[in-house]
Amino acid sequence: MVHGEAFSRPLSRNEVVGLIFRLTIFGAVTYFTIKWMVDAIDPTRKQKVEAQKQAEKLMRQIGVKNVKLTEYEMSIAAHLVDPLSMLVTWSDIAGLDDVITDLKDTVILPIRKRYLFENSRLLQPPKGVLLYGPPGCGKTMIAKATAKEAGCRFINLQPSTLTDKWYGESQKLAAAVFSLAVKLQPSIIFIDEIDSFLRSRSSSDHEATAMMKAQFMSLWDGLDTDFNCQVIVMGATNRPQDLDTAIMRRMPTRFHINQPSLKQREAILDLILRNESVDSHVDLMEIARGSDGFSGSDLKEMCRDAALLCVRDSVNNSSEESPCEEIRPIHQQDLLRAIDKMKRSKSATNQNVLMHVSLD
Ligand SMILES: Nc1ncnc2c1ncn2[C@@H]1O[C@H](COP(=O)(O)OP(=O)(O)OP(=O)(O)O)[C@@H](O)[C@H]1O
Repeated sequence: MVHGEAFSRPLSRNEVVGLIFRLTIFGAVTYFTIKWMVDAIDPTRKQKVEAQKQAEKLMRQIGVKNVKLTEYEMSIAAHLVDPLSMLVTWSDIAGLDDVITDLKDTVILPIRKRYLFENSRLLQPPKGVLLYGPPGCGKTMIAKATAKEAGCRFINLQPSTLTDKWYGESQKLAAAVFSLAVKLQPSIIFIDEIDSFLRSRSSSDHEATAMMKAQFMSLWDGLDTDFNCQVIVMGATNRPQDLDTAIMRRMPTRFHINQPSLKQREAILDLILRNESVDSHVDLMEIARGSDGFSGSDLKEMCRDAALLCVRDSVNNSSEESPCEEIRPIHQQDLLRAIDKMKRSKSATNQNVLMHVSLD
C-alpha cells in the first residue's frame, strides 16, 4: 500500500537528478528510434546517400572548401557540373556570333570585371536570362560556355529534381537551390526545359506544385535584394509561349537561338568537319543548301553518318590480301547521302508526332 505521504513529500535532490537523468535517456532513445524508423521508410534515402557522395566529390573537384552544406543543399550539389568536364568554349559554337557578343556584354563582363560596375545598379548582371528556340540549336552549349567564360559555378538543374519529391520536400529543395548558389557564387542555375516546371499556372496544378512555383519566384526575387549577389538563373526552352508571364518578367534578358540560316549552317558544317579527313572537292555551301531545316545537332548527326559511310566502304573494300590500312576521306556524295537519310528520319519522326497529336 502506497502512503499518501509518499506523494506529498518533496523529492530529494538525488531523486530529482535521477528522474531528469532517466527522462533524458528515455527522450534520447525515443528520438533516435523515431529518426531511424523515418530514415528506414524514406524511399529517397538511398538517393540522398548517393547524392551526398557525388556532391562531396564535386565540391572537392571545384575546389570548394570550408563551406558547410545542409542535407538539401547536398542533394542539389550533386547537379553541379565539374568545370573540368565542361569543355565547351565559344570556339565550339558556330554561327551564333551575335548572340555570343551580346552575352559577353550583358552577362560575362559585369561578372568578370565586377570592379567596373560596382557603383551602378543599372549595370549589374541580369538575375534571369532566357535562351529560347528550337531543339538542338545550341542553347545548352551557350549556357555552359557562358558559365565557363564568366568563371561561374554551373548548377544543371533538371526540373524533375524538384518535382519528383515527397510533398514538402520540393519546397526545401527549391530553397536549397538558391542558398547553394549563393554559397558558391558567382554561379549560374541552369534549368533546361524551364517551361516544363514553370509553365503558366493553371487551376489544375497540384497544390504542392503551385506552392513550389510561388516559392521559387520569391527566392528568385530575393536575389535582387542583395546588390552584390552574383547568381543568375538561366533557362532554356523550346516553348517560350508556355512560360508563366511572371517568369517571363523575371527573365528580361532573352536570346533567340533560332534554326540556323544558310550561312550559319555553312559555318557549323565547317566547324564540325574542321578536324576530319575531308576531300578537297567538298562544297560546304552546296551541303548547307541541301540541309535546309536542319538544326546544329542534325548537322552533326548527318556528318557522323557520312563519316560512317566512309568507314563502311573502306572496310567492305578490304580483303585478306589487301587489309584496310586507312579510312578514305569524306566525299561530297557521302554528305549528300547522309542528308537524304536525315531527311527521311526527320519526316518519319514528324509523321509519328502528327499521329500522336491526332490520337491525343
Ligand atoms: N551552333 C552550333 N555550333 C556547333 N555545334 C552545334 C551548334 N548547335 C548545335 N550544335 C551541336 O548540337 C548538339 C546539341 O546542342 P545543344 O544541346 O546545345 O542544343 P539545345 O538547343 O540545348 O537542345 P535541346 O533543346 O534539345 O536541349 C551540340 O552538342 C553540338 O554538337
